[in-house]
Amino acid sequence: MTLKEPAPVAPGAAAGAKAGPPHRATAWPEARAAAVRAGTAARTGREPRRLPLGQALGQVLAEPLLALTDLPSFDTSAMDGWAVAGPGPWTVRAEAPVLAGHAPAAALNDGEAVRIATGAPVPPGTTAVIRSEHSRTERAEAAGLVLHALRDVVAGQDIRPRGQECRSGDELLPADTPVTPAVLGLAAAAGYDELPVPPRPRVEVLVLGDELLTAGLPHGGLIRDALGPMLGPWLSALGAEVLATRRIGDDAEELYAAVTGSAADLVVTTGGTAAGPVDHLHRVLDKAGATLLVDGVKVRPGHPMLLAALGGHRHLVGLPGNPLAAVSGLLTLAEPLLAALTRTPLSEGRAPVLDEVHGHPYDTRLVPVVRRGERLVPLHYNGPAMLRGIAVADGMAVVPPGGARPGQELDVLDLPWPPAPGAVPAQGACFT
Ligand SMILES: Nc1nc2c(c(=O)[nH]1)N[C@H]1C(S)=C(S)[C@@H](COP(=O)(O)OP(=O)(O)OC[C@H]3O[C@@H](n4cnc5c(N)ncnc54)[C@H](O)[C@@H]3O)O[C@H]1N2
Ligand code: MOO
Repeated sequence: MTLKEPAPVAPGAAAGAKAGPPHRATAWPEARAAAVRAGTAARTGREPRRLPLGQALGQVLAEPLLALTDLPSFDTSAMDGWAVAGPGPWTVRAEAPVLAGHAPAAALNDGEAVRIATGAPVPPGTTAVIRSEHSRTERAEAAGLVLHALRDVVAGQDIRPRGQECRSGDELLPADTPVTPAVLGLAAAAGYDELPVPPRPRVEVLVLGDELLTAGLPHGGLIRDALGPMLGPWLSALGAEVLATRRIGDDAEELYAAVTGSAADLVVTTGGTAAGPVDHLHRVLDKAGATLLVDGVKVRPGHPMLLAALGGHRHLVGLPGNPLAAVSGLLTLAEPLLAALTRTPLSEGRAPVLDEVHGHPYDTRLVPVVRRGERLVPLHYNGPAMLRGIAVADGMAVVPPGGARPGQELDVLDLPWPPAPGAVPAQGACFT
Protein backbone atom coordinates (compact mmCIF):
# COMPACT_ATOMS: atom_id res chain seq x y z
CA MET A 1 0.00 0.00 0.00
CA THR A 2 1.42 3.38 -0.89
CA LEU A 3 0.92 6.26 1.45
CA LYS A 4 -1.20 8.11 -1.06
CA GLU A 5 -3.89 5.40 -1.21
CA PRO A 6 -6.73 5.97 1.26
CA ALA A 7 -7.30 2.79 3.23
CA PRO A 8 -10.63 1.49 4.46
CA VAL A 9 -10.33 2.00 8.19
CA ALA A 10 -13.14 1.40 10.63
CA PRO A 11 -12.84 2.95 14.06
CA GLY A 12 -11.95 0.40 16.75
CA ALA A 13 -9.60 -2.53 16.92
CA ALA A 14 -8.69 -5.88 18.34
CA ALA A 15 -5.50 -6.06 20.40
CA GLY A 16 -2.38 -7.06 18.51
CA ALA A 17 -3.73 -6.40 15.01
CA LYS A 18 -1.44 -5.10 12.28
CA ALA A 19 -2.34 -1.56 11.26
CA GLY A 20 -4.92 -1.39 8.50
CA PRO A 21 -7.85 -3.78 8.52
CA PRO A 22 -11.20 -2.93 10.15
CA HIS A 23 -11.72 -4.19 13.72
CA ARG A 24 -13.71 -3.68 16.90
CA ALA A 25 -12.96 -1.09 19.55
CA THR A 26 -11.44 -2.11 22.88
CA ALA A 27 -13.41 -1.63 26.10
CA TRP A 28 -12.07 1.30 28.12
CA PRO A 29 -10.68 -0.64 31.12
CA GLU A 30 -9.00 -3.12 28.79
CA ALA A 31 -7.46 -0.29 26.76
CA ARG A 32 -5.90 1.13 29.92
CA ALA A 33 -4.68 -2.31 30.91
CA ALA A 34 -3.11 -2.74 27.46
CA ALA A 35 -1.31 0.60 27.91
CA VAL A 36 0.01 -0.53 31.31
CA ARG A 37 1.22 -3.82 29.78
CA ALA A 38 2.95 -1.94 26.97
CA GLY A 39 4.70 0.39 29.42
CA THR A 40 5.71 -2.48 31.69
CA ALA A 41 7.18 -4.47 28.80
CA ALA A 42 9.02 -1.38 27.57
CA ARG A 43 10.93 -1.12 30.88
CA THR A 44 13.19 -3.91 29.66
CA GLY A 45 16.78 -2.80 29.32
CA ARG A 46 16.20 0.73 30.60
CA GLU A 47 18.99 1.57 33.03
CA PRO A 48 17.95 3.57 36.11
CA ARG A 49 19.16 7.15 36.50
CA ARG A 50 21.11 7.88 39.68
CA LEU A 51 20.02 11.21 41.14
CA PRO A 52 21.44 13.12 44.12
CA LEU A 53 19.12 12.53 47.07
CA GLY A 54 17.37 15.91 46.92
CA GLN A 55 16.49 15.49 43.25
CA ALA A 56 14.97 12.04 43.73
CA LEU A 57 12.11 13.33 45.88
CA GLY A 58 8.73 12.44 44.36
CA GLN A 59 10.14 9.68 42.13
CA VAL A 60 10.04 5.98 42.90
CA LEU A 61 12.92 3.63 43.62
CA ALA A 62 13.95 1.78 40.47
CA GLU A 63 15.73 -0.86 42.55
CA PRO A 64 15.35 -2.17 46.10
CA LEU A 65 17.15 0.00 48.66
CA LEU A 66 19.84 -2.23 50.20
CA ALA A 67 21.64 -1.05 53.31
CA LEU A 68 25.20 -0.02 52.46
CA THR A 69 26.21 -0.30 56.12
CA ASP A 70 25.14 -1.79 59.41
CA LEU A 71 22.82 0.55 61.32
CA PRO A 72 23.94 1.65 63.76
CA SER A 73 27.37 1.18 62.26
CA PHE A 74 28.99 0.80 65.73
CA ASP A 75 27.82 -0.02 69.26
CA THR A 76 26.38 3.29 70.35
CA SER A 77 25.40 4.91 73.62
CA ALA A 78 21.67 5.68 73.60
CA MET A 79 21.96 8.12 76.55
CA ASP A 80 24.16 10.75 78.14
CA GLY A 81 25.78 9.14 81.19
CA TRP A 82 28.42 6.54 81.91
CA ALA A 83 29.78 3.53 80.03
CA VAL A 84 30.53 0.89 82.63
CA ALA A 85 32.09 -2.58 82.60
CA GLY A 86 30.98 -5.35 84.97
CA PRO A 87 29.23 -4.86 88.32
CA GLY A 88 29.54 -1.59 90.25
CA PRO A 89 30.59 0.51 91.93
CA TRP A 90 33.01 1.67 89.24
CA THR A 91 36.17 3.71 89.23
CA VAL A 92 35.82 6.65 86.87
CA ARG A 93 38.74 6.76 84.47
CA ALA A 94 40.44 10.12 84.48
CA GLU A 95 39.99 10.94 80.82
CA ALA A 96 37.85 13.18 78.62
CA PRO A 97 34.24 12.12 78.04
CA VAL A 98 33.61 10.06 74.90
CA LEU A 99 31.59 12.25 72.53
CA ALA A 100 29.53 11.53 69.41
CA GLY A 101 31.79 11.62 66.39
CA HIS A 102 34.86 10.67 68.39
CA ALA A 103 36.86 7.51 67.92
CA PRO A 104 36.07 4.82 70.51
CA ALA A 105 37.92 5.20 73.82
CA ALA A 106 40.31 2.54 75.08
CA ALA A 107 38.69 -0.71 76.26
CA LEU A 108 37.11 -0.69 79.72
CA ASN A 109 38.19 -3.21 82.31
CA ASP A 110 35.68 -4.66 84.76
CA GLY A 111 35.01 -2.09 87.51
CA GLU A 112 35.80 0.92 85.27
CA ALA A 113 33.52 3.67 83.97
CA VAL A 114 33.96 6.54 81.54
CA ARG A 115 31.71 9.52 80.84
CA ILE A 116 29.87 9.16 77.53
CA ALA A 117 27.45 11.17 75.39
CA THR A 118 24.43 10.00 73.38
CA GLY A 119 25.58 8.79 69.96
CA ALA A 120 29.17 8.14 71.02
CA PRO A 121 30.78 4.74 70.34
CA VAL A 122 30.85 2.71 73.53
CA PRO A 123 34.38 1.56 74.45
CA PRO A 124 35.11 -2.14 73.95
CA GLY A 125 34.29 -4.06 77.13
CA THR A 126 31.28 -1.85 78.00
CA THR A 127 28.47 -3.95 79.52
CA ALA A 128 25.92 -1.15 80.13
CA VAL A 129 25.31 2.58 79.94
CA ILE A 130 23.97 4.29 83.05
CA ARG A 131 22.01 7.51 82.53
CA SER A 132 23.40 10.55 84.33
CA GLU A 133 20.17 10.96 86.30
CA HIS A 134 20.42 7.35 87.55
CA SER A 135 23.90 7.74 88.98
CA ARG A 136 25.90 9.54 91.60
CA THR A 137 29.64 9.96 92.06
CA GLU A 138 31.72 10.37 95.18
CA ARG A 139 35.33 11.19 95.65
CA ALA A 140 37.26 8.39 97.39
CA GLU A 141 40.75 8.96 98.67
CA ALA A 142 42.53 6.06 97.01
CA ALA A 143 40.29 5.28 94.04
CA GLY A 144 39.63 8.83 92.93
CA LEU A 145 36.10 9.37 91.56
CA VAL A 146 33.75 6.42 92.19
CA LEU A 147 30.44 5.90 90.34
CA HIS A 148 27.35 4.37 91.98
CA ALA A 149 24.16 3.30 90.17
CA LEU A 150 20.88 4.46 91.72
CA ARG A 151 18.90 1.70 89.99
CA ASP A 152 19.48 -1.91 89.05
CA VAL A 153 21.76 -2.20 86.05
CA VAL A 154 20.74 -4.65 83.32
CA ALA A 155 23.43 -5.94 80.97
CA GLY A 156 23.31 -4.12 77.64
CA GLN A 157 21.00 -1.33 78.84
CA ASP A 158 21.02 1.86 76.80
CA ILE A 159 23.48 0.44 74.30
CA ARG A 160 22.32 0.34 70.69
CA PRO A 161 24.25 -2.59 69.32
CA ARG A 162 25.80 -2.39 65.87
CA GLY A 163 23.32 -3.71 63.26
CA GLN A 164 20.28 -3.32 65.56
CA GLU A 165 18.24 -1.72 62.74
CA CYS A 166 19.82 -3.49 59.79
CA ARG A 167 22.87 -5.34 58.54
CA SER A 168 24.76 -4.23 55.45
CA GLY A 169 22.98 -5.74 52.46
CA ASP A 170 19.55 -5.99 54.11
CA GLU A 171 16.66 -4.84 51.92
CA LEU A 172 15.33 -1.69 53.55
CA LEU A 173 12.70 -0.87 50.92
CA PRO A 174 11.44 -2.67 47.83
CA ALA A 175 11.65 -1.27 44.30
CA ASP A 176 8.73 1.01 43.37
CA THR A 177 8.63 2.66 46.82
CA PRO A 178 7.80 6.38 46.44
CA VAL A 179 10.71 8.57 47.47
CA THR A 180 9.33 10.65 50.34
CA PRO A 181 11.32 12.90 52.68
CA ALA A 182 11.41 9.97 55.15
CA VAL A 183 12.87 7.70 52.47
CA LEU A 184 15.55 10.32 51.76
CA GLY A 185 16.43 10.29 55.46
CA LEU A 186 16.64 6.51 55.59
CA ALA A 187 18.71 6.39 52.40
CA ALA A 188 21.15 8.96 53.77
CA ALA A 189 21.45 7.09 57.08
CA ALA A 190 22.12 3.89 55.14
CA GLY A 191 24.99 5.46 53.22
CA TYR A 192 23.43 6.65 49.95
CA ASP A 193 24.51 9.81 48.11
CA GLU A 194 22.33 9.06 45.09
CA LEU A 195 19.19 7.04 44.48
CA PRO A 196 18.28 4.92 41.46
CA VAL A 197 15.08 6.15 39.81
CA PRO A 198 13.56 5.13 36.49
CA PRO A 199 14.83 7.07 33.48
CA ARG A 200 12.41 9.68 32.21
CA PRO A 201 10.62 8.45 29.10
CA ARG A 202 11.48 10.56 26.07
CA VAL A 203 8.35 11.77 24.32
CA GLU A 204 7.87 13.59 21.03
CA VAL A 205 4.58 15.28 20.17
CA LEU A 206 3.52 15.49 16.53
CA VAL A 207 0.61 17.88 15.95
CA LEU A 208 -1.15 17.08 12.67
CA GLY A 209 -3.42 19.34 10.67
CA ASP A 210 -3.13 21.93 7.93
CA GLU A 211 -5.89 23.98 9.55
CA LEU A 212 -3.88 24.92 12.65
CA LEU A 213 -2.48 28.34 13.51
CA THR A 214 0.19 28.87 16.14
CA ALA A 215 -0.63 32.54 16.79
CA GLY A 216 -3.35 35.11 16.38
CA LEU A 217 -7.07 34.80 15.93
CA PRO A 218 -8.89 32.07 13.99
CA HIS A 219 -9.76 33.21 10.49
CA GLY A 220 -10.89 31.82 7.16
CA GLY A 221 -11.57 28.33 8.54
CA LEU A 222 -8.20 28.16 10.26
CA ILE A 223 -8.18 27.58 14.03
CA ARG A 224 -5.61 27.85 16.79
CA ASP A 225 -3.63 24.75 17.72
CA ALA A 226 -4.88 24.05 21.25
CA LEU A 227 -2.99 20.79 21.70
CA GLY A 228 0.60 21.83 20.97
CA PRO A 229 0.71 24.26 23.94
CA MET A 230 -1.11 21.78 26.22
CA LEU A 231 0.45 18.40 25.64
CA GLY A 232 4.13 19.12 26.23
CA PRO A 233 3.63 20.55 29.73
CA TRP A 234 1.03 17.89 30.54
CA LEU A 235 3.39 15.09 29.51
CA SER A 236 6.20 16.72 31.49
CA ALA A 237 3.93 16.75 34.52
CA LEU A 238 3.52 13.00 33.99
CA GLY A 239 7.29 12.54 34.25
CA ALA A 240 8.22 12.59 30.56
CA GLU A 241 11.15 14.38 28.97
CA VAL A 242 9.53 16.13 26.03
CA LEU A 243 12.08 16.17 23.21
CA ALA A 244 9.98 18.34 20.91
CA THR A 245 6.49 19.36 19.89
CA ARG A 246 6.47 19.42 16.09
CA ARG A 247 3.78 20.50 13.72
CA ILE A 248 3.21 18.23 10.77
CA GLY A 249 0.88 19.17 7.92
CA ASP A 250 -1.68 16.74 6.56
CA ASP A 251 1.10 15.05 4.62
CA ALA A 252 1.54 11.29 4.95
CA GLU A 253 5.17 11.25 3.80
CA GLU A 254 6.14 13.89 6.34
CA LEU A 255 4.30 11.98 9.07
CA TYR A 256 5.97 8.69 8.09
CA ALA A 257 9.42 10.33 8.26
CA ALA A 258 8.63 11.90 11.63
CA VAL A 259 7.31 8.68 13.17
CA THR A 260 10.04 6.38 11.89
CA GLY A 261 12.83 8.90 12.52
CA SER A 262 11.85 9.82 16.07
CA ALA A 263 14.29 9.05 18.88
CA ALA A 264 11.45 9.09 21.43
CA ASP A 265 10.29 6.17 23.56
CA LEU A 266 6.76 7.43 23.01
CA VAL A 267 5.50 9.38 20.01
CA VAL A 268 2.22 11.18 20.66
CA THR A 269 0.30 12.32 17.60
CA THR A 270 -2.81 14.51 17.52
CA GLY A 271 -5.48 14.33 14.85
CA GLY A 272 -5.65 12.10 11.82
CA THR A 273 -6.93 9.08 13.76
CA ALA A 274 -10.32 8.88 12.02
CA ALA A 275 -11.21 7.97 8.46
CA GLY A 276 -11.32 11.41 6.86
CA PRO A 277 -9.69 12.15 3.52
CA VAL A 278 -6.46 13.41 5.12
CA ASP A 279 -6.44 11.08 8.18
CA HIS A 280 -3.21 9.26 7.30
CA LEU A 281 -2.21 7.83 10.65
CA HIS A 282 -3.39 4.24 10.12
CA ARG A 283 -1.74 3.94 6.73
CA VAL A 284 1.47 5.46 8.02
CA LEU A 285 1.56 3.01 10.92
CA ASP A 286 0.89 0.13 8.57
CA LYS A 287 3.74 1.18 6.30
CA ALA A 288 6.01 1.61 9.34
CA GLY A 289 5.33 -2.00 10.34
CA ALA A 290 3.69 -0.93 13.59
CA THR A 291 1.47 -3.28 15.56
CA LEU A 292 -1.81 -1.81 16.75
CA LEU A 293 -2.27 -2.78 20.40
CA VAL A 294 -5.41 -0.67 20.75
CA ASP A 295 -7.25 0.75 17.76
CA GLY A 296 -10.29 2.59 18.94
CA VAL A 297 -11.66 2.54 22.47
CA LYS A 298 -15.24 2.31 23.69
CA VAL A 299 -15.03 5.72 25.34
CA ARG A 300 -16.57 9.15 24.69
CA PRO A 301 -15.06 11.47 23.82
CA GLY A 302 -12.05 10.17 22.00
CA HIS A 303 -13.11 6.80 20.63
CA PRO A 304 -10.74 6.87 17.61
CA MET A 305 -7.65 6.95 19.91
CA LEU A 306 -5.02 4.27 19.33
CA LEU A 307 -1.89 2.71 20.76
CA ALA A 308 0.74 1.13 18.52
CA ALA A 309 4.02 -0.68 19.15
CA LEU A 310 6.70 0.73 16.83
CA GLY A 311 9.30 -1.93 17.62
CA GLY A 312 12.34 -1.70 19.88
CA HIS A 313 10.16 -0.95 22.93
CA ARG A 314 8.96 2.27 21.27
CA HIS A 315 5.28 3.16 21.19
CA LEU A 316 2.93 5.63 19.58
CA VAL A 317 -0.26 6.98 21.07
CA GLY A 318 -2.59 8.53 18.51
CA LEU A 319 -4.82 11.16 20.13
CA PRO A 320 -7.92 12.29 18.29
CA GLY A 321 -7.86 15.89 17.06
CA ASN A 322 -10.87 17.14 18.99
CA PRO A 323 -9.23 18.74 22.03
CA LEU A 324 -11.18 17.06 24.86
CA ALA A 325 -11.04 13.80 22.91
CA ALA A 326 -7.25 14.24 22.94
CA VAL A 327 -7.34 14.68 26.74
CA SER A 328 -9.39 11.51 26.97
CA GLY A 329 -6.75 9.66 24.93
CA LEU A 330 -4.00 11.12 27.05
CA LEU A 331 -5.61 9.84 30.27
CA THR A 332 -6.66 6.50 28.77
CA LEU A 333 -3.50 5.47 26.94
CA ALA A 334 -0.53 7.83 27.40
CA GLU A 335 -0.73 8.30 31.17
CA PRO A 336 -0.97 4.57 32.06
CA LEU A 337 1.86 3.76 29.64
CA LEU A 338 4.10 6.46 31.12
CA ALA A 339 3.14 5.47 34.67
CA ALA A 340 4.13 1.87 33.99
CA LEU A 341 7.40 2.98 32.36
CA THR A 342 8.25 5.20 35.33
CA ARG A 343 6.87 2.68 37.85
CA THR A 344 4.59 5.39 39.20
CA PRO A 345 1.19 4.46 40.67
CA LEU A 346 -1.73 5.91 38.71
CA SER A 347 -3.39 8.72 40.63
CA GLU A 348 -7.06 7.85 40.95
CA GLY A 349 -9.83 8.38 43.45
CA ARG A 350 -13.44 7.38 43.90
CA ALA A 351 -16.33 9.56 45.02
CA PRO A 352 -20.12 9.79 44.72
CA VAL A 353 -21.56 12.01 42.03
CA LEU A 354 -23.95 14.79 43.09
CA ASP A 355 -26.57 14.41 40.36
CA GLU A 356 -27.48 11.98 37.64
CA VAL A 357 -24.95 11.83 34.79
CA HIS A 358 -26.10 10.78 31.36
CA GLY A 359 -24.14 7.93 29.93
CA HIS A 360 -23.44 6.57 26.49
CA PRO A 361 -25.51 3.45 25.82
CA TYR A 362 -22.48 1.21 25.20
CA ASP A 363 -19.33 3.23 25.85
CA THR A 364 -17.63 4.65 28.93
CA ARG A 365 -17.81 8.45 29.24
CA LEU A 366 -15.05 10.59 30.70
CA VAL A 367 -16.56 13.79 32.12
CA PRO A 368 -14.67 16.74 33.63
CA VAL A 369 -15.70 17.18 37.27
CA VAL A 370 -14.91 19.31 40.29
CA ARG A 371 -15.10 18.08 43.87
CA ARG A 372 -17.65 19.87 46.02
CA GLY A 373 -17.09 18.49 49.52
CA GLU A 374 -17.24 14.73 49.17
CA ARG A 375 -19.24 14.88 45.93
CA LEU A 376 -18.34 15.12 42.27
CA VAL A 377 -19.99 17.82 40.20
CA PRO A 378 -19.96 17.29 36.43
CA LEU A 379 -19.00 20.39 34.50
CA HIS A 380 -20.56 22.25 31.64
CA TYR A 381 -18.65 22.44 28.39
CA ASN A 382 -17.70 18.81 28.22
CA GLY A 383 -18.14 18.40 24.47
CA PRO A 384 -15.32 16.71 22.52
CA ALA A 385 -14.15 19.96 20.93
CA MET A 386 -14.22 21.95 24.20
CA LEU A 387 -11.56 22.65 26.81
CA ARG A 388 -13.58 25.05 28.97
CA GLY A 389 -14.69 22.27 31.31
CA ILE A 390 -11.36 20.51 31.74
CA ALA A 391 -9.60 23.87 32.29
CA VAL A 392 -11.39 24.25 35.65
CA ALA A 393 -11.73 20.54 36.48
CA ASP A 394 -10.23 18.58 39.34
CA GLY A 395 -10.36 15.38 37.32
CA MET A 396 -12.28 13.28 34.82
CA ALA A 397 -15.06 11.06 36.21
CA VAL A 398 -15.40 7.63 34.63
CA VAL A 399 -19.10 7.22 33.82
CA PRO A 400 -20.00 3.63 32.96
CA PRO A 401 -22.18 2.76 29.95
CA GLY A 402 -25.77 3.70 30.77
CA GLY A 403 -24.81 6.62 33.06
CA ALA A 404 -24.75 7.15 36.81
CA ARG A 405 -27.48 7.74 39.42
CA PRO A 406 -27.25 10.58 41.97
CA GLY A 407 -24.95 9.41 44.76
CA GLN A 408 -23.37 6.63 42.68
CA GLU A 409 -19.64 6.20 43.30
CA LEU A 410 -17.47 6.90 40.27
CA ASP A 411 -13.77 6.48 39.63
CA VAL A 412 -11.99 9.78 39.07
CA LEU A 413 -8.84 10.21 37.01
CA ASP A 414 -6.81 12.90 38.73
CA LEU A 415 -5.02 15.61 36.79
CA PRO A 416 -1.29 16.05 37.35
CA TRP A 417 -1.57 19.42 39.09
CA PRO A 418 -3.17 20.63 42.32
CA PRO A 419 -6.89 21.46 42.30
CA ALA A 420 -7.58 25.17 41.91
CA PRO A 421 -9.22 26.86 44.89
CA GLY A 422 -12.23 29.04 44.24
CA ALA A 423 -15.79 28.97 43.06
CA VAL A 424 -17.24 25.82 41.54
CA PRO A 425 -18.49 26.52 38.02
CA ALA A 426 -22.05 25.62 37.14
CA GLN A 427 -22.84 22.02 36.52
CA GLY A 428 -25.24 20.61 34.03
CA ALA A 429 -25.71 20.46 30.32
CA CYS A 430 -23.82 18.13 28.07
CA PHE A 431 -22.64 19.66 24.83
CA THR A 432 -21.48 17.68 21.81
N1 LIG B 1 -17.19 9.50 9.80
C1 LIG B 1 -16.71 9.68 11.03
N2 LIG B 1 -16.14 10.84 11.29
C2 LIG B 1 -15.67 11.07 12.50
C3 LIG B 1 -15.76 10.08 13.51
C4 LIG B 1 -16.37 8.86 13.18
O1 LIG B 1 -16.52 7.95 14.01
N3 LIG B 1 -16.82 8.70 11.91
N4 LIG B 1 -15.30 10.33 14.75
C5 LIG B 1 -15.26 11.72 15.14
C6 LIG B 1 -14.58 11.84 16.39
S1 LIG B 1 -15.43 11.26 17.69
C7 LIG B 1 -13.37 12.44 16.51
S2 LIG B 1 -12.71 12.67 18.06
C8 LIG B 1 -12.65 12.92 15.36
C9 LIG B 1 -11.24 12.40 15.41
O2 LIG B 1 -10.67 12.79 14.25
P1 LIG B 1 -9.12 12.85 14.00
O3 LIG B 1 -8.36 12.30 15.10
O4 LIG B 1 -8.90 12.31 12.65
O5 LIG B 1 -8.88 14.41 14.08
P2 LIG B 1 -8.99 15.51 12.94
O6 LIG B 1 -10.01 15.11 11.94
O7 LIG B 1 -7.67 15.83 12.48
O8 LIG B 1 -9.56 16.69 13.81
C10 LIG B 1 -10.81 16.61 14.45
C11 LIG B 1 -11.21 18.02 14.91
O9 LIG B 1 -10.27 18.49 15.84
C12 LIG B 1 -9.67 19.71 15.38
N5 LIG B 1 -8.27 19.70 15.76
C13 LIG B 1 -7.35 18.86 15.30
N6 LIG B 1 -6.15 19.15 15.87
C14 LIG B 1 -6.35 20.20 16.67
C15 LIG B 1 -5.51 20.96 17.50
N7 LIG B 1 -4.19 20.68 17.60
N8 LIG B 1 -6.03 21.98 18.19
C16 LIG B 1 -7.37 22.27 18.09
N9 LIG B 1 -8.20 21.57 17.33
C17 LIG B 1 -7.70 20.56 16.61
C18 LIG B 1 -9.84 19.68 13.89
O10 LIG B 1 -9.79 20.95 13.30
C19 LIG B 1 -11.21 19.01 13.77
O11 LIG B 1 -12.21 19.95 14.01
O12 LIG B 1 -13.22 12.46 14.17
C20 LIG B 1 -14.63 12.61 14.10
N10 LIG B 1 -15.06 12.25 12.80
O1 MOO C 1 -14.29 10.83 20.17
MO1 MOO C 1 -14.84 12.21 19.46
O2 MOO C 1 -14.10 12.82 20.70
O3 MOO C 1 -16.38 11.99 20.41
O4 MOO C 1 -15.29 13.79 19.23
